[in-house]
Order: sequence, then C-alpha cells, then structure tokens
Amino acid sequence: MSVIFVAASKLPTPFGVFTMHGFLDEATGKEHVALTLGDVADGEPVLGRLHSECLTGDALFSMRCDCGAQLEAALQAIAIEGRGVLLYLRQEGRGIGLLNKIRAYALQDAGADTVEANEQLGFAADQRDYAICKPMLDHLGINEIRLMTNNPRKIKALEGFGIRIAERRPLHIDANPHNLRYLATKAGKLGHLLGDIHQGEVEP
Ligand SMILES: Nc1nc2c(ncn2[C@@H]2O[C@H](COP(=O)(O)OP(=O)(O)OP(=O)(O)O)[C@@H](O)[C@H]2O)c(=O)[nH]1
Ligand SMILES: [Zn+2]
Repeated sequence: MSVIFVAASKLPTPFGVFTMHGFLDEATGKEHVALTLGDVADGEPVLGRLHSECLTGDALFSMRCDCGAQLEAALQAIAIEGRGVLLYLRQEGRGIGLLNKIRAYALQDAGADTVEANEQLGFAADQRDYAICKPMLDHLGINEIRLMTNNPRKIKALEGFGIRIAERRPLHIDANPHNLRYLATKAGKLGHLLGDIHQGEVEP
C-alpha cells in the first residue's frame, strides 16, 4: 500500500481542537485526512468514523444526502467522548468522482434511483476501496474501533484488513423531502441499516 504520512497540525473546530494528519496515496495522488482527538494509540477501542468525501453534502449544504449531518454528528460524538478518530476519505461519489456524481444526480432528477444512476453511467453501485484506511490506522496506532456507521460494507472491509470492530454505533439522521428516496434506496439496495427512516421538521 502506497499511502504515506506527510504532516500533522492542529485543527480547531466548533466541536474541539482536533489533530489533523495528512496522508498521500502515491498510487492515485489522492490526499486523505485523519482527525484525532485524545490519545488514540493507548490500545483501547477508539470511537471512529470512516467518512467518504461528499463535497455537496459536507461543504455545500446539500439536502440530497445525509453526509453533512453525519459528519457533524460524528465529530460531535468524538468531542463528547474526548477521544476518537475520523478518517476523511477522498472517495467522492462512492468512488466515481464529483463530476460523475453530478451526472448521476441529473439521472436521478429524471427518475433513476442512486443505484440505477451509477449503473446507467457504467459504474458499480459502490466503487469505494477502503484499503487506504489500514496504513492510516496503523500510523495512528489504532487496531480496534467502535465504528459509527449504518454501512455493513465498511465493517466487513475493516475486518478484512485485521482491524477489530468492538461495536457498531448507528449514525441515523432525520430525513428530509429531498433525501427520503435516497435513504430508502440505501436501505433497500445497498444494505444500509437504517431501521425506520424518520422525516425531520425541515422545510422542503
Ligand atoms: N454516486 C453517488 N454517490 C453519492 C450519492 N449520494 C451520496 N453519494 C456519495 O456517497 C458517499 C457516502 O459516504 P458515507 O456517508 O461515508 O458512507 P455510507 O455508505 O453512507 O455509510 P455510513 O454513512 O457510514 O452509514 C459519499 O462519497 C457521497 O459523495 C449519489 O446519489 N450517487
Ligand atoms: Zn452526500
């Protein structure tokens, strides 16, 4: 694996002052980031999240998905505990990239669901590869995680690399009229463990 650690710095946020660790995947040129809080290398299971990049949801306030709210909830949970890790993985659009995700959104505007849209563009429903996580976690001294996710594929992938999952903590976000179908498709076709999807008090 060609992921190398480059530098670390402080990252003050509204939730707390994290340490930001920057990594370069030399094979793809992708730059990945880990945020940590507290001592994560003490051998105890670490509250953690693998967060796949979603420029639209994480930075542009998109209501088409649950990403921005999940990112906030995960950082908040880590801050409350005073210890944890968030890997911010540059796998935009479940691995198809931003421009292809916009193409996929256009197909969804025309009636396709999120899986059909990927497939109509010639992609798999989910093209993410989590192998990059292993060298990042090794660098941070983490081998056991209490993972915040609704996605069983993430658990399987980490276990496949020898990371122990001590617990899965659901990360459910209230739905809104713009992401209701997306969340239902995630649960129905992609295997996400979402239970009953609740619609919050958000204006359409
Ligand atoms: N191709 C495609 N990607 C999308 C769409 N909506 C969101 N995404 C991407 O889906 C990914 C969601 O990432 P995560 O929130 O980390 O993963 P998840 O599979 O939802 O799993 P958990 O949030 O951990 O339960 C991001 O890379 C988004 O950019 C869509 O309609 N099409
Ligand atoms: Zn998103």
